[in-house]
Amino acid sequence: MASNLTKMVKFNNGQLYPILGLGTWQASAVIDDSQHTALINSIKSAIDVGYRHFDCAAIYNNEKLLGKAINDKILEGVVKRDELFITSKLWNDKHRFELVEEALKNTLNDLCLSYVDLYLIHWPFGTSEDPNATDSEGRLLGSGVSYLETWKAMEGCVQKGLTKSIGVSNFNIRQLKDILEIATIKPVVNQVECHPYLTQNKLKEFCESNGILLTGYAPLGSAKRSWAGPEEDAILDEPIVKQLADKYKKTNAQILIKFQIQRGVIVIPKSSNPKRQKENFDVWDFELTSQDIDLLESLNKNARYFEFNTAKHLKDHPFFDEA
Ligand SMILES: NC(=O)C1=CN([C@@H]2O[C@H](COP(=O)(O)OP(=O)(O)OC[C@H]3O[C@@H](n4cnc5c(N)ncnc54)[C@H](OP(=O)(O)O)[C@@H]3O)[C@@H](O)[C@H]2O)C=CC1
Ligand SMILES: O=C1CO[C@H](CO)[C@@H](O)[C@@H]1O
Repeated sequence: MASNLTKMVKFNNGQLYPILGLGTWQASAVIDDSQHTALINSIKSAIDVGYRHFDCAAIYNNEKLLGKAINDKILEGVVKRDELFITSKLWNDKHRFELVEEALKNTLNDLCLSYVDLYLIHWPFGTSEDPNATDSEGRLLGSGVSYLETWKAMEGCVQKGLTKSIGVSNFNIRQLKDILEIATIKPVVNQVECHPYLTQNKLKEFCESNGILLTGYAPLGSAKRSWAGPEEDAILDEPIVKQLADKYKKTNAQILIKFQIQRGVIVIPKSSNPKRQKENFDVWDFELTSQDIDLLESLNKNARYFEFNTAKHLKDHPFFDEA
């Protein structure tokens, strides 16, 4: 089966996970009936290509459609539930202890699943339970809920069998240390932005020395999307990446994906296009040399495409006190 081609990594609790998954943010934009069908078909095509790991989130507002696609494929006998690895994430307005389990249950209801494989705190800061509430400058209102409180509720979700593993996303080293200090169940991953312009080596080293894996989001630089900055900043068009693509007769995207896999970073490129899904999955027939990896790492300029500026003022925003 195609998924056997995907290398697996082992979490600190022994759970195996495919190192390559499919991102689903904006897998469809404005939802109308035709886009419903398009999204369902694109997830089904990804399963046919061999993807077994899907990176979802409540805030992506598409978990019902993902659930439909996944469950159709299970009913058709193409995959079994235990061959799929589903990650979802808790949004910032649900950080209060009492809200966490209910938020996960809503996600499970949308996905039509009885458990997810991995559940993450999406960002370390909590925001108002009215998700649209802002101050006069358009900044999100904070909830003041500590991520330590949220973590305790996340642990309860494992104990109740609603998720197999738990982790975090967009946490910095100081915040991870805080969690590790109080955790009964350790986070298995920290999902952060990662590509050659933001290699995250320091965070990666800290995570690895504490048994936490890094998952890299926006591995293609969230390619050419409007918030990803001017075209000349697109990592997908970086000349060094192109040079390596020519050397290995692969595409720029395949080089960026293999770069992460060889560094031991779980990688979740998003594509809704069957041809590009296939391209992004076809990365098993070549190996970058350690010099190639060094060359790509030398492109690091700590540049982020994702900053979450409307929450910049909140105490637990992660990017301003990188320990
Ligand atoms: N935890 C967090 O805070 C965050 C998590 N994420 C997760 O990470 C995933 C990946 O990040 P994302 O922001 O989507 O960005 P990616 O770096 O995965 O880039 C996705 C974009 O690249 C295009 N693309 C995909 N494959 C190719 C290819 N082979 N050649 C050229 N263009 C290509 C896609 O278009 P098309 O679909 O048309 O192929 C899409 O526009 C998200 O989908 C989400 O699941 C993302 C951001 C933040
Ligand atoms: O995963 C992500 C993509 O979408 C969100 C916005 O809608 C981001 O904030 C987030 O980190």
